[in-house]
Amino acid sequence: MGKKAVHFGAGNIGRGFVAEFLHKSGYEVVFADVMESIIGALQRQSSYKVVEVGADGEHEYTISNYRAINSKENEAQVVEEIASADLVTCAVGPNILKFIAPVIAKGIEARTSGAPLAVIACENAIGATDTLAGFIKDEKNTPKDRLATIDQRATFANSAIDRIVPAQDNQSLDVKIEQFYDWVIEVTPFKGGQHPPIQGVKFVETLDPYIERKLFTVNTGHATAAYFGYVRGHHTVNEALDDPEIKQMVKRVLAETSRLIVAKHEFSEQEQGEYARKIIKRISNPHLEDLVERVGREPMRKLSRKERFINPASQLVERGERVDALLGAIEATLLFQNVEGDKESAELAKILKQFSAKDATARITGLETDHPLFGLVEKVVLKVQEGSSSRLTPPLHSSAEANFYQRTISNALESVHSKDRSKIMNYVPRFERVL
Ligand SMILES: NC(=O)c1ccc[n+]([C@@H]2O[C@H](COP(=O)([O-])OP(=O)(O)OC[C@H]3O[C@@H](n4cnc5c(N)ncnc54)[C@H](O)[C@@H]3O)[C@@H](O)[C@H]2O)c1
Ligand SMILES: O=P(O)(O)OC[C@@H](O)[C@@H](O)[C@H](O)[C@H](O)CO
Repeated sequence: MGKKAVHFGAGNIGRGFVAEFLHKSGYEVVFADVMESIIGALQRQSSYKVVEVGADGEHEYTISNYRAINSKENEAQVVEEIASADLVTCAVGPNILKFIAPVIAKGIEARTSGAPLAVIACENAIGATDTLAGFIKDEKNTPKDRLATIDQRATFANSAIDRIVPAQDNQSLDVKIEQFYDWVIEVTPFKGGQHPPIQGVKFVETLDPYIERKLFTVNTGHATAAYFGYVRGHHTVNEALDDPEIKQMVKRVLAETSRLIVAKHEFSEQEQGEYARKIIKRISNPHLEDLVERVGREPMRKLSRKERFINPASQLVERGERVDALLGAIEATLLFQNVEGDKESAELAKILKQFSAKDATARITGLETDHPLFGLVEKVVLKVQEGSSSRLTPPLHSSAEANFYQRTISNALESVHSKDRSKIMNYVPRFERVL
């Protein structure tokens, strides 16, 4: 029998990157998702395309040999698939792991023979598989008397996954994706190093250096560009990076996080410098049209303790380093409020309005009040609460202002002409500023 993988989350990275690698490695992929529009389309269509965009043009790859199940409506079917699968992967977002854990636990429980199921979470978070495993092993999901033997039925391995997949046209299953990729999985949890065969993946003994380098360089830089871009009315991340001040800010932020990466892990200064420069080039790719709202999504998650800003900043401060640029990026993140379709940005606005700077800092970041970073972030929070973040939101005067208004209006008109209503919503916050 061929190899089978059950993949939770048939969204951008799931359909685009994970499925491509699994397909190339000979797996049948069973997608499990709660969004009927995607599942229905995958059930109707026997293949779709992954379109890689790079400096040398576009390359297409066809994905087939998959099935799809609506996991909200057909849980029993997903359990049955997991019971006979070789691999479970997911790319649903770190906050969703707790919701997919019960069905994975049932699938693991239903396994009666064979090698342990490999479980690999492909999320932007440190220890995402550990988090998922924690939920699976919770007594609500796995009976206490079965815990001692769960390792015979499942192996849990963390991973770091890197490939930019912008928001897609919802009308099609095809996925536009950058050419670059990097997927690293820890090998140590697999007995005898017998990891699942996935072509193109780098298997390493220790994942920490790779996930920290990825999250604190790619994602810290990406988010910095997105939040400053949003504040200044830019539409996409590459447009934001065309703004020399924003580019400079991204470079300064990456200089700070690079100091941590080099000091802590075995990457040389030169290696890390090249890595950071490559990231700036990747996120400046004009062919990706990656919206600042996608990259900035869920600001509460991004401002949390183990994430891309507070985590490196806290470690740097503990080492006696300055974090001025990171504090600037945190300030820009705090301005990502009430963004259409982003519940966390509304929650952020509410917390900033309702609580004192100290309480808001604690709630948003999860930082310990006696941590040396706490007071620095509290000052930034207060500044945002007092509305004195003018350094970041310079009044858009003269030609900059005119360009901003003109672009907002012409982009919205373009969407009206192309009848793409979903895109029009992207311009609503900008109109609020225009009007
Ligand atoms: N897009 C990228 O560039 C990229 C790159 C690397 C890593 N990631 C990470 O991958 C994860 C997914 O990101 P994305 O960009 O693909 O997001 P996405 O929103 O495109 O996809 C997420 C999918 O998960 C589905 N989902 C939500 N709840 C579910 C549930 N309970 N059960 C099953 N499916 C569920 C959604 O319907 C959606 O289709 C995130 O952790 C992200 O950080 C994204
Ligand atoms: O997915 P998030 O929300 O954690 O972060 C947004 C982007 O930075 C992210 O999706 C990148 O595109 C990706 O991590 C590149 O590998």
